[in-house]
Amino acid sequence: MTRGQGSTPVWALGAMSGTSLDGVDAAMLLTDGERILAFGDSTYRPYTADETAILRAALGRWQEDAGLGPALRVVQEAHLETLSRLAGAEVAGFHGQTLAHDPRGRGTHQLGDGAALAEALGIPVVWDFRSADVRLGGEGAPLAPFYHFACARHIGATAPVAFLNLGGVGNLTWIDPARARPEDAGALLAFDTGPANAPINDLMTERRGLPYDRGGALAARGQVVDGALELFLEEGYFLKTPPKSLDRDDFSLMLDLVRELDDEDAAATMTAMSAAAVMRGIEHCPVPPERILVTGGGRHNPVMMAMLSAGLDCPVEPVEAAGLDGDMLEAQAFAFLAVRVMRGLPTSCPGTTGVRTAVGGGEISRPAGARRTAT
Ligand SMILES: Nc1ncnc2c1ncn2[C@@H]1O[C@H](COP(=O)(O)OP(=O)(O)OP(=O)(O)O)[C@@H](O)[C@H]1O
Ligand SMILES: CC(=O)N[C@H]1[C@@H]2OC[C@@H](O2)[C@@H](O)[C@@H]1O[C@H](C)C(=O)O
Repeated sequence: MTRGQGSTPVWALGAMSGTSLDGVDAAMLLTDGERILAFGDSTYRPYTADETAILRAALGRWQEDAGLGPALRVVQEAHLETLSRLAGAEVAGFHGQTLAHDPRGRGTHQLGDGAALAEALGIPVVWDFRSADVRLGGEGAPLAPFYHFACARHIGATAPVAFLNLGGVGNLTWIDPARARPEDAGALLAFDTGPANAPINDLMTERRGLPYDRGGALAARGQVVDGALELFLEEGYFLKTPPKSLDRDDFSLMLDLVRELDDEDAAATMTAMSAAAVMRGIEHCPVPPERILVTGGGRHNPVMMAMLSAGLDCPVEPVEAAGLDGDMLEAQAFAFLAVRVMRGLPTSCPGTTGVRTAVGGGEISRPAGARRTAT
């Protein structure tokens, strides 16, 4: 699978463990790095409560920091177990666990050892997808947009559409599917919209001892408190023009803004804040999208989805409405990006991360005995 070999599709495996720290998603994809040819099997392995606690304690730590051994063991064992369930891939894309993200400062840190994973799996592993982009002046995130572009083409979109991921953090990709390639000028605009579920999860843990507001049940019983919402929207992040990206806990202020509210009103107001951040984000799109396809866990929250539908002028639907799998889209994205890296194709561009020119991130590690010249 080298640059000169044309566009023969390969089965690739992708793994993602997001900012919610809930577990590892893994999915197979048949792709040439430009088109989606087929979706394959997928699997999910939740982190145990102990594993999540170990990872949570490591948040904010950098590559050079001491004491990362236990967290690294969690990431390696969970990924090996998850990826080993899916056989037949020629290459794997391994995102790793983001512990810290400060692209204008110390950089970005996805915990994980792709070389060790390549040895254990016996196939090449592409990893450390974000560092090269950050080194070249980009945000290093979001990276799913190149895959969103392929998804838009795959579903036959002809007018601009947007993909919205409501994970721990929210991110939006606006796509003009008429452009030939994702790196072409005007094809993509992408950025993190703001917090999505992470602060709501923190509220639920703090006040109710629960991991998240299942079905938006608590928020549904509360009232949105206007003053708090307005203060939230004054945050400088919303005034910045994209591309822009966030760390998981950049919006810890959200919890402070609802500190005096009862649990129901706090949940409703935080859910409205996450939705309002998306609405602000949509204002940055070059032209309004024809539809917004929602991926990530937030699409299961009917309160958040209703707030988005009420506040936006186009249909807001789960990606399943277009035949895609919203639980596995990010894992598929890293399978897709792995093939792009193997083929020497770019994975980010000025419209997605603000990097000066299109760049291919990602390090390739091959298992011993299978080493060839990297492309
Ligand atoms: N049924 C549900 N009702 C309400 N919220 C839900 C539901 N299912 C999932 N969620 C929310 O979605 C979150 C998980 O979303 P997801 O798996 O997309 O996050 P992630 O991939 O870890 O984050 P990121 O994309 O920021 O890296 C949960 O922590 C929870 O807040
Ligand atoms: C630094 C980092 O891990 N960022 C994640 C996070 O989770 C959502 C949002 O913030 C997005 O920017 C990114 O993940 C997705 C997969 C991306 O890169 O497209």
